[in-house]
Amino acid sequence: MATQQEQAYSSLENAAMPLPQSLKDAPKTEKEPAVILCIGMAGSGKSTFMQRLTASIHSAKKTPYVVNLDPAVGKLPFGCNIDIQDVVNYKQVMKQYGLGPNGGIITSLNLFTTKFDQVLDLIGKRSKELDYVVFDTPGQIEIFTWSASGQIITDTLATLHPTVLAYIIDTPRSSSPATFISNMMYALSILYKTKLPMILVFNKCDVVDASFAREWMTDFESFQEAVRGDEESGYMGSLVGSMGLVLEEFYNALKVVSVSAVTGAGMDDFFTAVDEAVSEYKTDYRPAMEKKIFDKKEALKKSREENLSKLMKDMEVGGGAGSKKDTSTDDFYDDDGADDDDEFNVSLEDRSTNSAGEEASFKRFLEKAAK
Ligand SMILES: Nc1nc2c(ncn2[C@@H]2O[C@H](COP(=O)(O)OP(=O)(O)OP(=O)(O)O)[C@@H](O)[C@H]2O)c(=O)[nH]1
Repeated sequence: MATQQEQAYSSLENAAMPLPQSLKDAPKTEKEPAVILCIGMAGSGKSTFMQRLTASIHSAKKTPYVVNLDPAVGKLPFGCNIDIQDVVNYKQVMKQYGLGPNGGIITSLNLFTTKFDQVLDLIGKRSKELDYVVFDTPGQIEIFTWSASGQIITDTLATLHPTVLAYIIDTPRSSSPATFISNMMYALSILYKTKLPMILVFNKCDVVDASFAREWMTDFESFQEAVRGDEESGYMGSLVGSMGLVLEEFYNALKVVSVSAVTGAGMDDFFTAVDEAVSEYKTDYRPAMEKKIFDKKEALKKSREENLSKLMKDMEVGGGAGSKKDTSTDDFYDDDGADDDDEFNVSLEDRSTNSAGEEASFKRFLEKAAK
């Protein structure tokens, strides 16, 4: 039976639309693992949630593939297939580039992202047997709002697999309207930057129930009332109040679940939300992405043809030696898709089959980077 991906391809082909080469080359798997990217502020409970998530996947007799993108997490509380810490030592990055902890983490991720294609290859090799690919990320969520590495990671993953963002929120720390709104603004920026389906995961519900947040998201008056009664908001009150109004439409685009990573409460709801988000990806995101890639390729082709005909004209005018030569675009453009830049040719290894020595691996990485 044809997979969703194959059906999507054939519907494009049936529409007599040439298929973009990059999509033709994408692995067509029987089973498509869903990618879950866990994003959230420092201390929101991402790593604890990852631990709960992988445990729940295993107990449902499904197969996860786990990737850690947080270079500063130290000892991981969950089993992991690919760990950025095996490749980049963020303390040495800080030293080498004269950076503080935040800069060190972001730069480490940027360095790692230069070889993200290897991560995709490792996932691709096992994708037939996988149900979920889950990513832990650093608490520096600006990575996903303005950094290039965040965009490369989300874009490349979403090109190949149904990808869902799980935005983890520290519920007890979001119980004031001002902190709640600032958290929502971050989530909004990430949503609009990536355009991927997003699940708001109100974590730590064993400490504070998230019903207040659901109410604020569905009943504007109740949020306004909370703002009026909140001394912390102070002079910010009117700004926070108007933000609440602006965000109403954004709330409609989200799935909301409350969980406790510690007790495991709410995980069933989370997986239901993931299923819904995957369907949303397939009906909304993937067709839009395929059209975007197609349009980009067409624009590139057009500009190449224009440049070529300009060049041919110039050669004719100048009577250049090659003016009569049959020249195709292939002679001017290296279009074999191969990566000619071998500067950072670092080989990532799947920890489940081989765990590289961190020091040696990082030394290798820096040596290649310095070339
Ligand atoms: N009560 C309770 N505590 C939690 C829950 N989830 C996480 N925590 C606690 O919150 C703290 C932060 O959790 P982490 O999982 O390290 O959070 P993180 O988002 O990965 O933090 P960074 O690595 O700094 O970005 C720890 O003390 C956890 O034990 C939860 O569901 N309930």
